[in-house]
Amino acid sequence: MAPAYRYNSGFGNTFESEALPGALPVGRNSPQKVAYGLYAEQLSGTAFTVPRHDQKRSWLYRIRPSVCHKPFTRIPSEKLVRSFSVVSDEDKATECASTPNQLRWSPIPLPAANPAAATDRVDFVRGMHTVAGAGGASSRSGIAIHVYASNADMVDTAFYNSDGDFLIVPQHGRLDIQTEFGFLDVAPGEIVVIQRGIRFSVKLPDGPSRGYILEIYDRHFELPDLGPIGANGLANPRDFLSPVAAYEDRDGIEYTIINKFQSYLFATTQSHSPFDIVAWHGNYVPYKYDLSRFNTINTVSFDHPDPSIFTVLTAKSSVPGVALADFVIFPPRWMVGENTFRPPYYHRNCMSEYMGLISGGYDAKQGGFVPGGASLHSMMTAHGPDRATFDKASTETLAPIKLRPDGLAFMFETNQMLSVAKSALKSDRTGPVGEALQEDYYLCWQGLGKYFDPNNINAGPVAPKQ
Ligand SMILES: O=C(O)Cc1cc(O)ccc1O
Ligand SMILES: [Fe+2]
Repeated sequence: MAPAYRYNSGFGNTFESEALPGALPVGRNSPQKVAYGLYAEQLSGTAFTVPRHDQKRSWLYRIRPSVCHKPFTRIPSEKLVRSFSVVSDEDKATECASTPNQLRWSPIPLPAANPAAATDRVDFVRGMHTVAGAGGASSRSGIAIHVYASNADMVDTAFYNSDGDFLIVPQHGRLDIQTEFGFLDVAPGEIVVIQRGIRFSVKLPDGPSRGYILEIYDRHFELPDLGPIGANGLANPRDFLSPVAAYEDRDGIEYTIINKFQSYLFATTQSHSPFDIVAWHGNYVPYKYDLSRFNTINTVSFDHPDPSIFTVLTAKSSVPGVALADFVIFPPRWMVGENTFRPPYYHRNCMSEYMGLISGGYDAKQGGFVPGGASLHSMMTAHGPDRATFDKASTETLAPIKLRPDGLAFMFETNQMLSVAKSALKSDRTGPVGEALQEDYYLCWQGLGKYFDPNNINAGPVAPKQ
């Protein structure tokens, strides 16, 4: 069936959707016989007994229940980190390393378009590389950060993640995602959240594709509280879009289901498409969001507000006000602060900050942080503007400016202390992410001038002569 990009709008809503009239049972979830000879199946995204406002579940009315598949067997998954515990950096078996260093990566290369050989075909699942993480799926604690670079459609193959929820940030190339709930078309500048257990298959209509993934091993993403901002602002609920039911009735085929389970990949086959849901209702549903809809709030007086003002989505930890992971963006915006050092301040944080760049540039760096690249400033790791940015921002005339109309950076900010995949570092396991590591990153701060002069209250950088 051709993609039907139609959406329901709203964040966290209970939706109902049917691709055939009367397919949804009325007034009950499990009638003795479901219309059209369908099976009923519940997909639970939270424990049965969580408080009502946390409940996430959907009822699916499908041609066959999901259980009709052969046993899973392990398939290669060496690009996905299983354990973030660092027993010993020297231990060859340890997948991760501990490092307090500031890290920055150039973009990983996109695989070639139109690969002929099967071995050169990298679909969305094969294209994922773990960069960093903490905790683990088994204990439902922590997060993982992955990047992907892919050049091939998933053909008669679906994927689901038992380990947690994915927040996917495409940076290059659209993703045409078929999910059990219907189709989602996600372009760079948009994000998509696909929760634990939901089966999906990714096609690349623009060819090779690259992006970032934040995986949370516990809870689900929520909209942040708005506090004194009031009832509107930041990401507004109506701009979140969920698919409508769209099923395919395909039998007598070999369909592969890949499952990420404790960060191993497992595969099985079944003789029909898993995208056979004719109707569904519930609130455990994937969604997408166009980041250009973000209602950006910033200072209109002075000082640089903390970046929490740009939070799009948050996954709570058990400590009130502390996020397991925040998804924060730095969108184009007016900068008007008076007598203010306008770029991000120099900073040491009790949270870890992984940043990526979707397009344009970022106001803390004049160079080196480029679209598709990334940086990691871990817990209490000092960071901030490079020298060129400091000198310029300390001396320029402060007129109102529209900051980088084409710029879109983001941050995954987490309360977790992250370990970095050895494959993302220069090590005995270096992979494409490690190849892209900028080992000279620290140099961008080395030249910061000393301006202190106890005899001159006006000491400081001076504007370069024009
Ligand atoms: O660039 C960073 O490090 C992220 C960041 C942005 C900002 O506006 C303020 C603080 C901060 O850590
Ligand atoms: Fe920071």
